[in-house]
Amino acid sequence: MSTTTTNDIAIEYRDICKSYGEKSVLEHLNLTIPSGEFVTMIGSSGSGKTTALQMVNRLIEPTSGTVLVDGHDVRETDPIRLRRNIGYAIQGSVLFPHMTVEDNISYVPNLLNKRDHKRTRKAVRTWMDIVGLSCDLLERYPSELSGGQQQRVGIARALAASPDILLMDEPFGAVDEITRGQLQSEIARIHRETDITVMFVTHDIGEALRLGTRVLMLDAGKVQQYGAPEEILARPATAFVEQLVSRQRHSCDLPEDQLCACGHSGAARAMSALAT
Ligand SMILES: Nc1ncnc2c1ncn2[C@@H]1O[C@H](COP(=O)(O)OP(=O)(O)OP(=O)(O)O)[C@@H](O)[C@H]1O
Repeated sequence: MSTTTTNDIAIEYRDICKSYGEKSVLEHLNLTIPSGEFVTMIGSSGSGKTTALQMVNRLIEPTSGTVLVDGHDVRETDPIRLRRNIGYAIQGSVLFPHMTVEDNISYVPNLLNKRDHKRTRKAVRTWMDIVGLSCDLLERYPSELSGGQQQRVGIARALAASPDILLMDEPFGAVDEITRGQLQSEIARIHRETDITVMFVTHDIGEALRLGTRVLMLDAGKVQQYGAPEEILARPATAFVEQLVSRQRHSCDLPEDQLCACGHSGAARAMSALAT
């Protein structure tokens, strides 16, 4: 295995290109994600967000370039081993329909802790609590849960193996506004309380700016900007970013003269509006 990066870098994309047939989807993507960051990814539809995300757990292979996880080239890591250390949550329910909530959440921990089922049972209850689910639901099947409950079980399952990295692809896209707000708060808290590295795809600029410690803006397979939310609000690097951000400013209802053309004060006001 190659170990060319420091341990402080959780994920690195080195000159990644991806094409499907003639269609180029990612062009020379270079990106470094330090451990413990919460990177939100936003961009136009078809800009390559899911493609980039799924290269981390090898659901998609690049056409050229290298993805490193914890300093190791993912191509040289056994995919099953790699995925056990990377939680993956996507929009809608991806639960095993024939398994109870408890069996769904304990599936990977049971593989890892073959002998210690008692420890796993305890861990499952802790994760239910963390994602805001009552233990009364443990014996239910996914079809007996609401969409929001299914989504929470999916997140508990992604987290239950205590992964170092959590990949989330529009995880809150299919739930109502209130549940979405609750799930956003919960994932932000989990991130604050653990040293997990999160990559989170969203179409919602407010969500991207609110949750991300860094925001990655993609358009047509190219990075438009990668930086802290305050920086993106204060200094949009391209017309594409400016357009996305100005929509957010309008939804925060901030007067134009207090916005980021004049620098930080507008950005700070937009951030505080997002936090409320
Ligand atoms: N297996 C595939 N075969 C051919 N084309 C594909 C395949 N997977 C994705 N694409 C195309 O690659 C482009 C990027 O897809 P991707 O899902 O990464 O974009 P995205 O930014 O996540 O999009 P969205 O925001 O709409 O979910 C799209 O044009 C898509 O149609």
